[in-house]
Amino acid sequence: MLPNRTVRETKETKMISHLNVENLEIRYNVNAAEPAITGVNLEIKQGEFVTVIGPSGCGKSTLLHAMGGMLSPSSGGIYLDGIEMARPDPRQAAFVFQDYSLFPWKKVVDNVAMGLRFAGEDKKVALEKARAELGFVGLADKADKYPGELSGGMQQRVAVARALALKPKFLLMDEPFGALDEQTRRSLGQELTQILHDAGQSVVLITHSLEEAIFWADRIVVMKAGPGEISKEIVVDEPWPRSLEFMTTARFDDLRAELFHRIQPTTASEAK
Ligand SMILES: Nc1ncnc2c1ncn2[C@@H]1O[C@H](COP(=O)(O)OP(=O)(O)OP(=O)(O)O)[C@@H](O)[C@H]1O
Repeated sequence: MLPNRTVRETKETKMISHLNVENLEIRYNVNAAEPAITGVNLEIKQGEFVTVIGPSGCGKSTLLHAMGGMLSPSSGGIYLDGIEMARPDPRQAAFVFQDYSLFPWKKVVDNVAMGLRFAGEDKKVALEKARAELGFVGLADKADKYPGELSGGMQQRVAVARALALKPKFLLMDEPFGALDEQTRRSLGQELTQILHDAGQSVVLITHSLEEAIFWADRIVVMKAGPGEISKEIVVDEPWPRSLEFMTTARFDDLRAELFHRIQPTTASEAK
């Protein structure tokens, strides 16, 4: 699938990082009848893949933005290795969004180098690292193209390379494949899970797709609305690397059925 991909060395994990969400509540408006999310407790450790799924408006993006230091807690807090995440820091937690957020007038390599430049990296070093990161996601030969010359799936890989270039402890992905067709979404998902596992990368992925929520997860966090809370955590103990065949197994079907019922707001299982 990615014949020319260069494999980055697995991160040294002298100390395993932990991202802790503690009794988190976020209110966008002090006069609102209920908070966007409340009572959220979650621990994610380095190297873990966690997916978040739930009905529209249950607070998935709110939770992710708070985890990346983009929203201030109304109460509770987010802690990375015990230190409060008070502001965004892409070296700690980097975002990948659905719309790629690439600058069309800049070459692919310059898009990837940009975050490094903002972080104070020397231009030559930033460009070298950007090319290495593009090799890592299988796009070495696209470095001097413009984003508009690439497919949607490739553009999203560029966005991932840009986020990874800063070597973040946690990669926070908000519905990153929502704009892609189903087949691309699946194959890119399989490629990226392998790439990110090779790197020992920790990932939090928000998705509306039941398949993606299962395929990407060591652990699935199910949320419910009104107000947004975690209703269930489900461990997916399928070994890595995972092939698309996993999606054809009875275990996968069982998980899909469980998730389907849990994210229907009116089902009895949701309340358990
Ligand atoms: N900037 C904002 N100002 C005020 N309220 C907001 C803001 N952003 C989100 N909300 C509200 O917070 C709640 C949670 O929204 P959020 O976008 O986190 O949910 P979500 O689960 O990610 O939704 P979706 O799946 O539709 O993207 C919703 O009631 C939403 O209207």
